Amino acid sequence: MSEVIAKYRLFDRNGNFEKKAEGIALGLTIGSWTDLPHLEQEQLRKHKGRVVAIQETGRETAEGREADVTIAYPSSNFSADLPAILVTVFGKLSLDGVIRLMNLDFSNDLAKRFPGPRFGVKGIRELTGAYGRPLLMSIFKGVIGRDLSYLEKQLRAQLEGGIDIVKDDEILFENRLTPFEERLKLGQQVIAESGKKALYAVNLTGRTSELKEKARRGIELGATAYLFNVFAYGLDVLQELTEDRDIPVPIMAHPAVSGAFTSAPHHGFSTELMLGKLVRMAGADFTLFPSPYGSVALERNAALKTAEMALEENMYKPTFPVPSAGIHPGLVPVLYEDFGIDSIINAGGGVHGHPNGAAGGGRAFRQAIDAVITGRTLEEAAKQHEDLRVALEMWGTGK
Ligand SMILES: CCCC(=O)/C(O)=C/OP(=O)(O)O
Ligand SMILES: [Mg+2]
Repeated sequence: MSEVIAKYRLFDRNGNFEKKAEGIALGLTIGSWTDLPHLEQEQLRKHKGRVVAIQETGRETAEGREADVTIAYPSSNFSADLPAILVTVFGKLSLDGVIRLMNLDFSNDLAKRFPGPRFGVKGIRELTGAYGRPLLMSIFKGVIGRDLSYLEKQLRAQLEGGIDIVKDDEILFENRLTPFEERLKLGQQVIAESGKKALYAVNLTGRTSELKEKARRGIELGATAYLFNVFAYGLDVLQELTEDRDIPVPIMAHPAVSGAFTSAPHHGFSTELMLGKLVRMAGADFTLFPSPYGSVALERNAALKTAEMALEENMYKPTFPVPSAGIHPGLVPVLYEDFGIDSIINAGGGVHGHPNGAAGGGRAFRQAIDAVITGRTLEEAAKQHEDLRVALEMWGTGK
């Protein structure tokens, strides 16, 4: 049957989960059932929500007993787009207070209506020429209020350090000193001069109605990737961009704003659903999320599940997981252990804060990555690599 299956985490002091589940299944679909005449029941049956499972977790929380409740919603009730699906399964219900949407599963006919990443892990590796290791990405930092010459200097240093991808910070918007078109042109020119296959993910910003035109203009100017603050705009806007044949470059989903609806333990959406599964369905080639041991740490299980949903074998190309925030070379072993080879090590401060500058920071990360993929400890590698030694001295190792 064509349907979307929602898994909620409910809380109830008296454990009335059956009543609550049936109330949701009916309330978000046909409204009432038992008091309908038989004929009407038959007419409405194909639109009725269905309680699939109720599983108490055995945990007692501040909000009462906890249960996972699974409810199926027939596709005949909504159009095949994420706004309609989210409103159907968690529209008014999200305002009910203590409830969390943990996961959504889509029947194949419905899942096929979504693009998934255009490049995926394989495509990004082809674009960057980086194989057999996690990729290294760095972030422009401190660009606001600075001019293009500052940006150029930072870019050259990051490239010298051996990064595969450089990205704008998510807070860099259209501005007089480093306008979108100018920094895009400069970035691509400097990368071309370097002879490296690095990507530059420029922040695609502005009003929703301008985004496509701006992105297409960027392609004319040589754009190789876009950063996109998807949760400030909406998943459907991301999907519009990734489905546009005139925007044939990878798009990177930034998690900015998502904490507002994923962080509360008993409310909102699970992080893995939003930053793993749904951004992938909408077409993101990369998904950034807080790492479990960085400066804005995400609970470890949620971070691992996010990466798992980004990469799991299904009809979509895999989305590169990018555990981020507060990352420094000393964390490379635990990142590699937790997220594996198909992940991206992403750092701003961990690159620019290196005593030998961004070039030294990039080199330290590459030396750390080379060490972990060849089974050496960072301490062993640091004996041959000054940049790594200095980084470990500065930031230490491990969680
Ligand atoms: C989770 C996003 C991280 C981010 O946007 C960012 O700029 C991180 O910078 P650092 O923490 O590596 O300096
Ligand atoms: Mg940032």
